[in-house]
Amino acid sequence: MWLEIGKCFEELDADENCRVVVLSGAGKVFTAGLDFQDMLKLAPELAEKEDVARKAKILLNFITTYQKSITSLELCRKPVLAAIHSACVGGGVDFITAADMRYSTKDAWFQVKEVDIGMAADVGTLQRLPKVIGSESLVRELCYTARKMLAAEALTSGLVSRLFGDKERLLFKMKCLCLKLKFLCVCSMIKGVIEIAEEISKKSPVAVRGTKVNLIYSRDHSVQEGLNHIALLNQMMLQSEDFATATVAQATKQKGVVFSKL
Ligand SMILES: CCC/C=C/C=C/C(=O)SCCNC(=O)CCNC(=O)[C@H](O)C(C)(C)COP(=O)(O)OP(=O)(O)OC[C@H]1O[C@@H](n2cnc3c(N)ncnc32)[C@H](O)[C@@H]1OP(=O)(O)O
Repeated sequence: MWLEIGKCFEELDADENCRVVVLSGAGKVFTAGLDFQDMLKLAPELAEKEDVARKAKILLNFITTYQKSITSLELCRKPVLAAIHSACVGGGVDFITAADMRYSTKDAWFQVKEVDIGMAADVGTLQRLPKVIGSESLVRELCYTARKMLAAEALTSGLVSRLFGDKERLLFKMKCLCLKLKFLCVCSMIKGVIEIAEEISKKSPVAVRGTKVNLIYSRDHSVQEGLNHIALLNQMMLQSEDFATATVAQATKQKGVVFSKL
C-alpha cells in the first residue's frame, strides 16, 4: 500500500484534470498506522543476514520507501486536504502532517504511537508536526508519551483547522431531514471538505500550484531564500494568462471566471 500511495500522488500531480485532492479513510478508522503484518514479513528477510550493515541496508530501504510515500503528498503540487475520522494512529500522523490542510470529525483522535512499539517515529511526524502545530512542548509530550489527542485539542492546537459532526453526506442529509433546522445541523465532513476543495479548484491552477510549492519551500528555508524562490517562479508565472484574466476579473468584479487546465 505504501508504494501505491506514492504512485497515486505522482499520478494526481501529473493529471491535469485534478486540481485538489481530498484524502479520507474508507474503513472504520482513518488509519491504524503501520501494518503489523508488513513488519512480520520483514523479520525473515532480516534474519537471513547476519551482519548488522546488511540488515541495516534492508531497513534503510524499508524506511526510505515509507518516507518517500509520505513525502509524495508534498511533492504533489495540488493541495491535499485530509479528512480524518475516528483513529489516526502512528504512521497516520506522519501521513496527515504532509497534507496541506487537515479536517476531522468530532470523534477523531490522534496518536503518535511509535514509542509504544519501541521506535522513534521515522517517516515525517518528528520533522513536520512541530511545524504544523507550532508548540514544541506539546509535540514532545505527544511523541514521548504516545497519549491520545482528541479532536477538540487537535483543533485548538492547530493540527486540524475545522471539526465536523460526522463523516458522510448521507448522515448530513438524514440529520437535516430529522431536525428540519438546517442551522442546527452538524455538517458532514466529506461534504464540508469537498466544498473547500471545490472553492480551491475554481482558482487559477497556476496560482494555487505556485502557492503550495513556495509555502513548502519557504517552510524549509530562510525568509530571503523563500523570497528569492517566489521571485524566480513568478518572473515566469506572472506572464501566464491566468494572472491577466484573474486581475481583470477582480478589477471589473467579474464572477465565474474559468481557468484552463494546467
Ligand atoms: C518504516 C516504518 C515506518 C512507519 C512507522 C509507523 C509506525 C506506527 O504506525 S506505530 C502505530 C502502529 N499501530 C498501532 O499500534 C495501532 C494498533 N491498533 C489499534 O490501536 C486499534 O486496533 C485501533 C484503534 C486502530 C482500532 O481499534 P478497534 O477497537 O476499532 O479495532 P481492533 O479490534 O483493535 O482491531 C480490528 C482488527 O484490526 C487489526 N489491527 C489493528 N491495528 C492493526 C495494525 N496496525 N496492523 C495490522 N492489523 C491491525 C486488529 O488486530 C484486529 O484484527 P482482528 O483481530 O483480525 O479482527
